[in-house]
Amino acid sequence: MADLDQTLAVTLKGYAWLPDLRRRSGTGPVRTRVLGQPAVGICGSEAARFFYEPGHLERHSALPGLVVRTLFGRGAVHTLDGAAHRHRKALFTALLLDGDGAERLAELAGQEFDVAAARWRGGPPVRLLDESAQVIAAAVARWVGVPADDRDVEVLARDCLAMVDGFATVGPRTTHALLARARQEKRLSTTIAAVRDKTVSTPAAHDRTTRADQVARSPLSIVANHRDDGELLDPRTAAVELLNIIRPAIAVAWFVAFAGHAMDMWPRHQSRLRAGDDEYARAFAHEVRRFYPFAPFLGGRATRDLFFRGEPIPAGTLVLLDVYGQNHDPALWPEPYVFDPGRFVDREIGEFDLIPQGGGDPRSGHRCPGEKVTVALLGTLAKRLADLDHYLPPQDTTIDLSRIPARPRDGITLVVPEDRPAEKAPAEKAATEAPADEATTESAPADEAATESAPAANTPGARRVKTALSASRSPASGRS
Ligand code: HEM
Repeated sequence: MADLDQTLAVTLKGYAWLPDLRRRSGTGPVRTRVLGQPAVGICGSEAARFFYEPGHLERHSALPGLVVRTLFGRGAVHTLDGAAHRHRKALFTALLLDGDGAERLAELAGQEFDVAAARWRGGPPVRLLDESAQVIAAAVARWVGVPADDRDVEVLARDCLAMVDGFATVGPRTTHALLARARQEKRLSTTIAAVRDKTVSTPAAHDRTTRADQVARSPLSIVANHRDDGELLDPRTAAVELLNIIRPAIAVAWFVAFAGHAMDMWPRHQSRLRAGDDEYARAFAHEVRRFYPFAPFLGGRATRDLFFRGEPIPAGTLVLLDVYGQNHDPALWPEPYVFDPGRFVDREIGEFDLIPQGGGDPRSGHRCPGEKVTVALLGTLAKRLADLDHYLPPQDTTIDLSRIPARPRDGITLVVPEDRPAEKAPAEKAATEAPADEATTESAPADEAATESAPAANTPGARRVKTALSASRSPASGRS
């Protein structure tokens, strides 16, 4: 089976595809075919080290054109190799890893959340996924320095969600993604050109807290003036890279929706977040990134004949690193289907262990440079959400793992009542909030043991999640 082309199976099985294939083929690398090409699937810390070893793999020929056109943009850092990648990557690491950019962006997002929460209070139900995208879009536009009124922020949030939602499918979601990208690239290239001509003043007009001397150092102006090998980027490529900061920051809304799902499933984590411990918020953010599905796997092409665990990988083979499988590998994460932020309290995380955003050194390799931003944003917004009195009305919270990117089906719809209800114990809260309908029973844990297991209550929706989660168990576990 594995030597038949598996492209269709990927689209049908989603996150479970590669873990399932690996389990059926026993331990070690699994040989397969995708997109008409020979491929090998690997998983685990040793595999991640192999995947990120300098000189082993190249990216420019490995990324499917559709992913580049929807998610990353043409000429993006993701598609570069060697010296070209190093030069471009320096732009991102300077903006996202050095200095206090991540903390500042998270602070702005916290402010925007408070403004939005005041609007939600006493109003109709809101979708956490969409609303947190708006919150982050408003914050990231201020932080980056892109001129944006309320309407621009709304469109930016929607477009960035569409680009992420449409990267792994063919159909209407792809069309939305392509249109959204075209609109934002056009708008941002005009802004880049205006910054270079000094005809736009940024960001002072939109951020009362920004002093004039900070304008020159805004991420917008840094991207606009970045040079690769002494040459300014053409405005379109500069816009692509600006979007490669803005879009994934807004994509953190997916994790915020998952955080809402986790708090609903296991309310005691909400209580702990409320207690106000920053270390716990950070651990919670790591566990959301590990437990919930986002990137299913990563791909690179072997630049020469290689060996992994004694198995030959001929030059030109696609190498697929099983991200979802590794994040649920019991060799790394005991009881991987238990949502337990405690596993990250006081724990050093190995460079190749937790890989929802890639592995290795983000400065030299392709690892995501936005992890600091992701953890800061998610920790801040999860804590804000935990502090917000709200409840989930009847809805479908199912997470279908055959859909990439997966998300709670109704985006986690919240009601924020006008009056602050009296404090309730977590168990009571779950019982009170869980209506009798099938989908929401998934979020009504009956006892402590049930609350600590994967989304596996006795509902068809939850069973579907459970089936997919079970199907994805690592062969290394010795369990099925
Ligand atoms: C929702 C949260 C995020 C997820 C799941 C995520 C995931 C990833 C993954 C899987 C990669 C590819 C790693 C590889 O190819 O080896 C990546 C790369 C990248 N990410 Fe993120 N990311 C997130 C947030 C962010 C944020 C907040 C930013 C910036 C503000 C960002 C900017 C980038 C960039 C620029 C790259 C390309 C790196 C390179 O090719 O060298 N990401 N991300």
